[in-house]
Amino acid sequence: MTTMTAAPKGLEGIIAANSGICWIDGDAGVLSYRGIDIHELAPKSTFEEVTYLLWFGKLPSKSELADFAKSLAEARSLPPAVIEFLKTVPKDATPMEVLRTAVSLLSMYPEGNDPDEKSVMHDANVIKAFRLTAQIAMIVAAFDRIRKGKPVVEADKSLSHAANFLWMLNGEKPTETAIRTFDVALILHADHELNASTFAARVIAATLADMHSAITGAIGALKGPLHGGANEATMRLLYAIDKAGADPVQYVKDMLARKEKISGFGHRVYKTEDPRATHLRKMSEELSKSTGSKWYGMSREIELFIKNEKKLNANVDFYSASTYTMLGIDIDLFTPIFAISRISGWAAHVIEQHDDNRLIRPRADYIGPEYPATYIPIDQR
Ligand SMILES: CC(=O)SCCNC(=O)CCNC(=O)[C@H](O)C(C)(C)COP(=O)(O)OP(=O)(O)OC[C@H]1O[C@@H](n2cnc3c(N)ncnc32)[C@H](O)[C@@H]1OP(=O)(O)O
Ligand SMILES: O=C([O-])CC(=O)C(=O)O
Repeated sequence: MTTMTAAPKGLEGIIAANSGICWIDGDAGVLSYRGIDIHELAPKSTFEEVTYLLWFGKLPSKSELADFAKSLAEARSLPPAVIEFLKTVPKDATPMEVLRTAVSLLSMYPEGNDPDEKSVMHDANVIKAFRLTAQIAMIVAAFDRIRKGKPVVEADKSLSHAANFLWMLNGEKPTETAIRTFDVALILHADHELNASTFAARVIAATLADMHSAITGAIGALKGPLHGGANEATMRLLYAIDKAGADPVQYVKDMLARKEKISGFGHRVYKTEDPRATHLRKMSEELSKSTGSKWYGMSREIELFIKNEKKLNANVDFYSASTYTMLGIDIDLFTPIFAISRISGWAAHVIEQHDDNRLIRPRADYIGPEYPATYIPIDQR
């Protein structure tokens, strides 16, 4: 029996694809989309511009950006069957479960300009990318309204992607601070190379399954607390500390003593500060100054302690938790919001995979019973 070289657990350090979308230097704490540093993009760009960059591989001209933003806004429509579905889900359904199922449902309701919903051709994929990017944000906002017994707010096609989401969520015009904070959060979460959900999307796409299948799978992968679900888990931790009236440092110290992980810390690739956390920390701090909220201060105390004690850095999920809370967003919408942004990266990766496809099918290092094992008939066992 031949055995193979053992794979590193969790495929750590394995190069599993060629990609021209996102480059990360985990030791230096560098993240770039199509070579452009996230520290350039976060303060200067918009979600629309970054999505254009991810999908088309270059920065748009003024007119290209205007056309792109218009097409994205025009894609703001949901099939009535999806709205019906949002109205009939079980009372305790979570927004992330609802989003996953609604995206799957969307594949059965193609709209006007897509000739073939199952096509994996480049142009069909780009049309689907526009639609899914517009629709994922709408689904999250519409479901939140429905579960709160409020009417669904019509999309406003004159607003940016970030502003329209806040508008559809709250039914009131968002402040400039809220729009910009949310837009920057969307920029920061847009892509991250072969993270678990993107890898899942590429594996699905590589079977020549359609984009909706790949994105449905990606949402399932994002949901877990080791990945996108960590932003929600971080806020639950902050609430638990607050509810207990505990000292934040002592609380996490006790967790570490019980060998529990602290959500929002650590990263498979970054060995230094996650560059996205730098921006989210700053936004959380600024919001805490204007709102007088305690969440930034509590987060900072925990961060300094964990850094000192465990040499672990805050990741993208740590300060997004307090930032979203200070924007008045419900905790179980945090991971769906991650998906609202990450759809741009997922779509870019599905397009890249389909454009130059080969089935992704690795091997396992077999560690089971020695071959040939004996088959014992059932009446002799
Ligand atoms: C968008 C994103 O997906 S960002 C990541 C979001 N996830 C989280 O924030 C969850 C908390 N963090 C973690 O679980 C991990 O750091 C991960 C999943 C992000 C990375 O995992 P891996 O690279 O597999 O590292 P692994 O889990 O093996 O940890 C290595 C060591 O650091 C410790 N460690 C890592 N993260 C943490 C943490 N958040 N709290 C406490 N200890 C930690 C582990 O216990 C382990 O210690 P040991 O060697 O003594 O057993
Ligand atoms: O890259 C990863 O493993 C996780 C991550 O930070 C992301 O998906 O944004």
